[in-house]
Amino acid sequence: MDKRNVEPFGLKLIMQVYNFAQVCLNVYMIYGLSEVVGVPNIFGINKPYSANLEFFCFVHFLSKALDYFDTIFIILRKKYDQLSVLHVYHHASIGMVWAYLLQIGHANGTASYGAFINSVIHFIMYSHYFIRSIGLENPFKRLVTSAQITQFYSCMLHAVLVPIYDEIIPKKLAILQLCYHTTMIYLFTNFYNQQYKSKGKGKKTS
Ligand SMILES: CC(C)(COP(=O)(O)OP(=O)(O)OC[C@H]1O[C@@H](n2cnc3c(N)ncnc32)[C@H](O)[C@@H]1OP(=O)(O)O)[C@@H](O)C(=O)NCCC(=O)NCCSC(=O)CC(=O)O
Repeated sequence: MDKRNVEPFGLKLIMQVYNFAQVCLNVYMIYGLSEVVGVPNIFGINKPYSANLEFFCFVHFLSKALDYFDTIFIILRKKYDQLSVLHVYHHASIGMVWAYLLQIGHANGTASYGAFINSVIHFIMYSHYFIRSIGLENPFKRLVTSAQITQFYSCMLHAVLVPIYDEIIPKKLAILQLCYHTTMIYLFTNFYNQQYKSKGKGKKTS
């Protein structure tokens, strides 16, 4: 047997623990950030800044550093097809976006919606990865990707509504959000089409 194809047992266990820890961490962030969402104001427009929201946006920023373990696992497992443009771009950029918001003091109020919805989606995503890491297939994988894309569209809508209705956060930040999520929708739609629609199903994005 070719030793290079044998998964080190320790790594498999570490990935399972890591994915489970990510699920728990995202539940914690959903709980902490839930203050921003409500009915009918689902985006928390004009939500006053609070120490709680700033703290949880900071936790969310730190979680983006933790997410780098995904990349480390991919490299250690030599699963280079997973090291897509989408993966590298997203992991390299999203931490900087949150660092910038924290630095200018606007990782708060309605901006917390982005952290909230991403925590919900990452709860779903790491539940999926946990299932995969214990060696099971997830029959709902396609729905996981659809949920991720829906998240980006919701952030686009948020970015359109903020300059019109929000009187607290600087309007230029909505432009940043629009640009960022346009790139994410493009990359993820590409991934979706290659993964689920093309003849060669199972292919990865470049
Ligand atoms: C369903 C997806 C979540 C993942 O799809 P994939 O095709 O990449 O992955 P998959 O389900 O087929 O699993 C592939 C392999 O990853 C292993 N695996 C398990 N846990 C992992 C972890 N924490 N990090 C990296 N790999 C992991 C599985 O065991 C499996 O190994 P084996 O193949 O050996 O069995 C998809 O929607 C997606 O996000 N695709 C883009 C790829 C990506 O990098 N996504 C995360 C960052 S983007 C992001 O985070 C955006 C957002 O905010 O939503």
